[in-house]
Amino acid sequence: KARALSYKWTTNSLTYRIENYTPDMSMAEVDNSIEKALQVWARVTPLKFNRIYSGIADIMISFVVRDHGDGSPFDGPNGFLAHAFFPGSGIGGDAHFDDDETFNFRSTRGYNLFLVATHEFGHSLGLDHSNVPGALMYPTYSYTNPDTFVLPRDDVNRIQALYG
Ligand SMILES: O=C1CC=C(NS(=O)(=O)c2ccc(-c3ccccc3)cc2)CC1=O
Ligand SMILES: [Ca+2]
Ligand SMILES: [Zn+2]
Ligand SMILES: [Zn+2]
Repeated sequence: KARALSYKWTTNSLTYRIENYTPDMSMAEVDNSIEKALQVWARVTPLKFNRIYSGIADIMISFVVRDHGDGSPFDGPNGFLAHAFFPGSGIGGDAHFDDDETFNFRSTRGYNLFLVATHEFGHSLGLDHSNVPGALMYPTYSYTNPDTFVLPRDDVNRIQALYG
């Protein structure tokens, strides 16, 4: 794992690994959703993300259900959708998605994986929730067309305050 202060990574080059897949979508759709979600943040910071296929990445991405060994068990369908850990060693930076949810690539059925992942990666990079309605880091999910998604100003300002 890269070195981190308690609230941000101290390197601009981070690794990520997709440990497993959800049956809701094709592997290519999951890969694409994750890549696009990381690019949202890479575009407005000096951060670079490199995918690895084995070993320990800074951002380990997995689809899990119920108790999965980190003291924050998921809760079945609905309720919590995902969570991610702030920068740091061990579980720091990792993002877990509740596989009892239905994630999708472009439909409005269930939750859009790209949007949820972009939100969670905000946490993986050190962002807390925003109190600005409409911000991506606002605590409640709201559907936005992924093809026309633009990172809201509040999120840009806050991530650039960390890594600008
Ligand atoms: O920090 C936390 C802890 C609790 C959470 N609740 S959640 O899993 O139901 C969740 C809610 C909203 C989102 C979300 C918000 C904005 C855009 C996309 C997803 C993601 C997960 C999500 C989260 O990231
Ligand atoms: Ca759930
Ligand atoms: Zn977890
Ligand atoms: Zn959140």
